[in-house]
Amino acid sequence: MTFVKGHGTENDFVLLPDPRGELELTAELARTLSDRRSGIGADGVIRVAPSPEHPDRFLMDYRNSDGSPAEMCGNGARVFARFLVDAGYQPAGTFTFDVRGGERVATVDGDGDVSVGLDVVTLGPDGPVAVVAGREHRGRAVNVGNPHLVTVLGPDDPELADLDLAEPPSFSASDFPDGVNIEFVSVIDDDRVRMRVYERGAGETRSCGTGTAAVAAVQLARTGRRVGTVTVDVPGGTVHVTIDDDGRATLRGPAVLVYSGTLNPAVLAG
Ligand SMILES: N[C@@H](CCC[C@H](N)C(=O)O)C(=O)O
Repeated sequence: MTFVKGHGTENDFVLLPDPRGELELTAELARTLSDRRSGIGADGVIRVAPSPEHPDRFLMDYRNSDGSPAEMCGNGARVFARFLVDAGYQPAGTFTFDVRGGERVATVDGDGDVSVGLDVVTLGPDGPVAVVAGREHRGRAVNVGNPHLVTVLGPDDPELADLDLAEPPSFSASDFPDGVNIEFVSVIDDDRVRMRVYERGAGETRSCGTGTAAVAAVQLARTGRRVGTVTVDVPGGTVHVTIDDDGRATLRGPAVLVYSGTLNPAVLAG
């Protein structure tokens, strides 16, 4: 069985091409492959399978590095789209693929950038709190298909780079019964912010596509807008997020495949 390793702004993924739809991406397999010492190392694993519903489409089957499934992974979707084109499954340009419970439209251009349309971004109430190193950071709940808590750092908060995210921030389970991805934001100007993220099921990562969409929606709202483009600088690069009239977000940024290899069959056997 072959695998491909890729990343989008250093949010990194193992892709498992499964053209006949024979493989089960179990939680255990995702954990094994994601391990950065005994496995390949990744923030998440993506099985590339034929769509059971649309014979002409592929399905992105995703799990976080801890084995948990997630409703959506924005950077993973961009890397998945890059793989479909580079592997010859899709011509470059704009095409549709399936995700669990929905479909996404991607555009893969020659310049290395890949765009993917996400779900409607829904702003929830202000008020949920993330606690980092004993300090409370009040934020806003945002749904991008998956749950997010966006906190914008104020003048009295530590610098973004100084936040200690080695341990998971705590949050109220009654606000987020299914867990949450937590974004910390430092504003550069109305149209550009910096972000760090602690991802549900993966820990601190170098980028999170759905997280950048959540942050963009909050930044637009903070500046009296619903629609527009926000540039989000993450530790692994830069993602551009456009939110349209319908509240749908499109991510644009680099997505690259870095190497491929062969899995030891013993790994698949468990
Ligand atoms: N890295 C992803 C998000 C992956 C899923 C997330 N950890 C969750 O559990 O919701 C992205 O690029 O969106």
